[in-house]
Amino acid sequence: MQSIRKSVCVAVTKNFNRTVTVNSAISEENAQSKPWTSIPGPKSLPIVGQLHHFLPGGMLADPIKIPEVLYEKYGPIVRFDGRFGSPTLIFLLDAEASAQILRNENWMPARPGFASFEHYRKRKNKNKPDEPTGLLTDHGEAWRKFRTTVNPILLHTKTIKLYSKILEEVAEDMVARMRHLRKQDNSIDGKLDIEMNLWALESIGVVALGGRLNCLDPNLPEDSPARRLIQTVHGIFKMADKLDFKPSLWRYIGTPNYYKAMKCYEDQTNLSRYFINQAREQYKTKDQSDDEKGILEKLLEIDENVATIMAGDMLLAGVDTAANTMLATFYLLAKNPEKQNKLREEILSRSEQKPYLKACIKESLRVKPVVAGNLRATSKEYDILGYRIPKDMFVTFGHQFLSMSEDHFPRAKEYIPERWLVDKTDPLHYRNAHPFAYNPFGFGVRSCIGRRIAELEIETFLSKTIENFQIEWTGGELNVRPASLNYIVEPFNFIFKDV
Ligand code: HEM
Repeated sequence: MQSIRKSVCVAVTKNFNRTVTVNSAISEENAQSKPWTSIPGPKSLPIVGQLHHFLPGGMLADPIKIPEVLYEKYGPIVRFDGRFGSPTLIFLLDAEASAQILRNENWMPARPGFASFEHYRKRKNKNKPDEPTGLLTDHGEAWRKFRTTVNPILLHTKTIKLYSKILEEVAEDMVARMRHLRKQDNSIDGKLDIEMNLWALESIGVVALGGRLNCLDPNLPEDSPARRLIQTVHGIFKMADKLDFKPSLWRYIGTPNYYKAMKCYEDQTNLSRYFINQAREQYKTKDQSDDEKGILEKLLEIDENVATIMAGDMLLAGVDTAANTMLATFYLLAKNPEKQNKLREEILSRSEQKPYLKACIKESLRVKPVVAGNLRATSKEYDILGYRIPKDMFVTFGHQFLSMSEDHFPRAKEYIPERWLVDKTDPLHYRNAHPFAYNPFGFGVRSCIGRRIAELEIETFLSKTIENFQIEWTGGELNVRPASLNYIVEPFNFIFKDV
C-alpha cells in the first residue's frame, strides 16, 4: 500500500457538495474522483472553443459578472479549455479548496501569467541563459534564488520606513497638483487615472531609485519618459491578457500582437534603464551611511544585475496596482461620507496610530481589489472537490468573488472598515471569514513583495487627500474594466472640495 499524504475537508455551500483531498498519489478511496476533463464549464464549439460565450449576447459577455455567472451555473470549480496555445484553466471559487492548493504549492510556487514577457526576457538573455529575469517572469530555482536575495532588503521594515518622509513630500506635491488641476466646480481637469498613475510612478520611483522622477511637474511634456513608461506598463498588462490568456497563435507564428508586445516590453526595459542609470549617476555624488542607504544602493552592493532587474520590476508592478487602489478608495469614501468623516477625524487627531486608515484601505481591497484573482501552476496531482487535477495545470483562485461573498463577509457589498477593527464577538469580525477568502496581495512565499511599500504609499497619500479635500461622487456607478488587473475607467465623477 502506498503511503499517502492526505487532508480531507467536507462541507456544503449553497447546493454544491464540497470535498477536498490533496494527495501525492491517488489512493483506492479517492480513485472514485472524476478526471479533470469532467469538470463542468462553458460548452466548447469546434475551432472557436468557448470564445462565443464572451461575445456580445454570450453568457460571459459582461466581464464583471463572470465569476457569479460561473458559480451559479457550474458551482465552485469550473473548466476553461485552452485553444491555440492559450492554457486550459481551472477556476476555483471556493476558499477551502484554494487553501489546499496554495498551502501545498508554498515551497516553490509557480505563478504563470506573463509567458510572452518571459519569452522576451529569455530571448534577450539567450547568450547568458543562467542569468535571472526577475520575480515576475522566473520560476523554480531561478525565482527562489532571486527572491532570497531581495527579500531581506525589500521586506525590511526599517528600510521601508526610510521612505516615509519623501513619500509625504510626494503626497503633498500631488495634492498641490490636484488643486492646480481643479476646475471651478472642484472636479479635476483631465484624466484622473493618468494623474493617479503619475502619483504612483513618482512614489514607487522614490522607493525603487532613491530620488524624485519629477512626474508631478506641472509642465511635464506629453512625450516625457515618465508618461511613456506609464503607457508601457499599461501595455504589458494588456499584452499579458491578449497573448497569455486569450487564444493567440504567437507561440507558433509571429502575430501582429506578438510584435506589438515585443516592442512594448523593449520600451519598458529601456525606459526603466534610463531612470535607473540616472539614479546611479546621482548616487556617485552621495555619501551615505549604511543606515541611510535605500533599496537600490543596498541591492547594488550585493548584485548589480539583480538590483537593475528588481528596480525595473518595481517601476512596472507598482504603478497600475497602487493607482487603481487609490481611485477605488476615493470612490468608496466618497460614497460613504460618514466613513470619510470618521477617517478625517482620525487623521486630524495627529495620533501616531491610525487603525481606521489601515481598515479603510483593507476594506477597499476587499470590495474593489485591483487584482481579482491569482494563479498557480500545480507541481503535483490534487483531488479537489471530487476531481483529479493533474500536475502542471493552471489553477485560478477567484479571490474577489470570495471576498465579496456573504458566506464569508456579512453585508459583503457594503463598505464597512469597522469589520477590520471590531472584536471577535461581533458577527462582522473579519476572522469569521475563511482566511483564504481575502488575499489581495496573494499568498505565502510568492506573495506581493511590494505589499509594505504599497501600504505606506497609499496610507500617506490617502491621509493627505482626506486632510485637504472632502471627496464627493456626483453620480452613476464606478466603471471598472476587468483585464489582467481591474482598471477603473472614465467617467471620474469626483469632486474635491477644500476641507
Ligand atoms: C495595492 C497594491 C498592490 C497589490 C494589490 C498587489 C498585489 C499583488 C499580487 C496579488 C501578487 C501575486 C502574489 C502571489 O502570486 O501570491 C503580487 C506580486 C508581486 N508584486 Fe504586488 N501588488 C501591489 C503593489 C506592488 C508594488 C508597489 C510593488 C513594487 C515593489 C509590487 C511588486 C510585486 C512583485 C515584484 C510581485 C511578484 C512577486 C513574486 O513572484 O515573488 N506590487 N502583487
